[in-house]
Amino acid sequence: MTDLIETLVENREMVQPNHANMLDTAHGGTVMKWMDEVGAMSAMLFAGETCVTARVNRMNFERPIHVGDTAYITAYVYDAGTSSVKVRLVAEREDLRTREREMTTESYFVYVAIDDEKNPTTVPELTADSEQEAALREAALEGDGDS
Ligand SMILES: CCCCCCCCCCCCCCCC(=O)SCCNC(=O)CCNC(=O)[C@H](O)C(C)(C)COP(=O)(O)OP(=O)(O)OC[C@H]1O[C@@H](n2cnc3c(N)ncnc32)[C@H](O)[C@@H]1OP(=O)(O)O
Repeated sequence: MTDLIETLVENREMVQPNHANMLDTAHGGTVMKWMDEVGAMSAMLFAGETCVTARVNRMNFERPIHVGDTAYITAYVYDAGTSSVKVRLVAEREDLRTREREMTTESYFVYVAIDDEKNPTTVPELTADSEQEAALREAALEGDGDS
């Protein structure tokens, strides 16, 4: 068993000119890559195995992230099957000078745990017993569109 809270990963990326599109905001593909990496770390903390990305659901770019801001990315596992792991991902734009953050991007990734032969392998059960964990799980299940 793995507690949901043990899978929580928060990471910052500084948005620099080499990450930008012609609008001086972070390129969507770059934001997606950062989210994929943070999500994979969360999935692997949960599974205790290498995890590969199998699916990206509901990738919503609601606001841009400007050059000079940081992208603050949060990931946690909210559901799991036999070998599949569902991770909620949220990116926020953050002004480090004021610490103000605003949600920009949300998505739901599915990873699959694989063994040394690169075949799917079983993952532990997810537990979400605390009030905080239950709230995080509920928010993800409401948002992922599968429920
Ligand atoms: C790479 C690791 C680096 C490690 C270093 C650590 C550093 C950490 C940070 C770095 C982070 C990098 C982050 C980037 C991570 C990539 O870039 S990974 C590269 C991109 N992804 C790939 O190349 C994956 C390609 N696909 C595959 O290899 C195979 O399709 C898979 C995903 C292993 C599945 O194999 P399969 O034999 O088709 O699986 P199958 O038996 O049919 O189903 C197994 C399970 O997968 C689920 N599944 C299969 N396909 C799908 C799908 N498309 N959608 C949803 N679920 C699916 C099934 O529902 C089933 O679920 P369970 O019932 O077991 O829960």
